Amino acid sequence: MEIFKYMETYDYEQLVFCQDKQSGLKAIIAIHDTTLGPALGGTRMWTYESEEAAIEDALRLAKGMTYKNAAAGLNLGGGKTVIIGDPRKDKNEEMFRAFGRYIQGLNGRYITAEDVGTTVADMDIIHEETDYVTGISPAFGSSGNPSPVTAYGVYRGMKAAAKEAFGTDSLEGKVVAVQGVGNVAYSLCRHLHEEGAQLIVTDINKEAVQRAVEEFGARAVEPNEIYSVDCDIYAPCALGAVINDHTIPQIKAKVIAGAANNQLRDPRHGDIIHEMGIVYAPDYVINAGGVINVADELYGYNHERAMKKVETIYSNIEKVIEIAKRDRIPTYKAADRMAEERIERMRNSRSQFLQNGHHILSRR
Ligand SMILES: NC(=O)c1ccc[n+]([C@@H]2O[C@H](COP(=O)([O-])OP(=O)(O)OC[C@H]3O[C@@H](n4cnc5c(N)ncnc54)[C@H](O)[C@@H]3O)[C@@H](O)[C@H]2O)c1
Ligand SMILES: CC(C)C[C@H](N)C(=O)O
Repeated sequence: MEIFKYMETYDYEQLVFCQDKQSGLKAIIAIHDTTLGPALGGTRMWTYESEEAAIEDALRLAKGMTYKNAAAGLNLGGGKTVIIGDPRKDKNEEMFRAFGRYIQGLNGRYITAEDVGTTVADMDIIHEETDYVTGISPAFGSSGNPSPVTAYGVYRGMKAAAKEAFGTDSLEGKVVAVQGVGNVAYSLCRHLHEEGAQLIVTDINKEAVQRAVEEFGARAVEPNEIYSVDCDIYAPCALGAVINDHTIPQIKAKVIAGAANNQLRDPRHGDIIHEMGIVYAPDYVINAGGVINVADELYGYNHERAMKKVETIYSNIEKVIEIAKRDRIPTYKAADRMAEERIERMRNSRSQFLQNGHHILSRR
């Protein structure tokens, strides 16, 4: 990968490599765009096949956060961190302390939170070194684990997409295929079950599957079977790139609406599902609940205010569908247009973010 060429093509601002020999920290912080404000995005810990794969993931996820934050109406730019390692084996306190010091060194250009492989407890350790971290324990006046709020936003966005496909936003009796039943999807399944949807679930973690079967009466299938099951809605809630040349021909769902980031392998896959008549709820619009919730900490966390903003995910999905129909484009392009237009409008009044994150965080 030619890193500078890639960064220039997609207009990234900064890529930071963090190494701490003693703790084993190997982290990559990618800051995509700070036009709207400091870059807020979670920290993923994952066992990457190669350093190149980790860099690519950090870059793709950071850009996704720029679009997510812009489309959600937040005054925040986009960034993300990946830590190379196995979250079940390689974590230690010194690692997150060291990482916290690197974040502090960025002086507010980047604010972190949870993502796959990191927890509230990890954020609390980071908080020992820096204020530029959200999603820390409620005991600190913070918002805690963002996953249930993300799930609620996905549930609301799924209803908006269902209204377009089925003429009603009721999910009662609808068959929803949920891929991955981790932190977000477990709460999502609960909302769906309470509304009377029928669930088909899969996960590489057998215990997670078993829990969904026992608590929500879900039917379990093998991970590679989830694409081809007979269902109304496919909800990707594991990792990205699951909508691709191999999976698309198998999909029977009329709606794709889930929590995973970067669901489309490439933009052209968004064109293909559009031509198939599938209503696709763009990932970064529907899964913005968590970031909306943690972002509220920057104003002194208020749950009611945060949830009111999370409710806008329903109307944002409606808006994206409306733009797509008006301009005869796929929904993923409509979402990009919505986000890019907001960034461009703001670019006229401010360019690069200069430190005021400390000022914001001091209100918390
Ligand atoms: N947590 C949040 O608030 C939040 C916010 C926005 C987006 N997201 C995105 O949503 C997705 C899920 O996040 P999470 O926090 O629930 O993570 P998680 O790690 O708790 O859950 C992911 C689940 O997917 C399973 N999985 C992994 N690979 C799989 C495969 N090939 N087939 C089936 N299952 C597989 C894992 O075993 C795990 O149970 C991620 O893409 C994340 O980036 C999360
Ligand atoms: C800021 C976090 C809540 C980010 C979250 N993991 C996301 O992808 O939106």
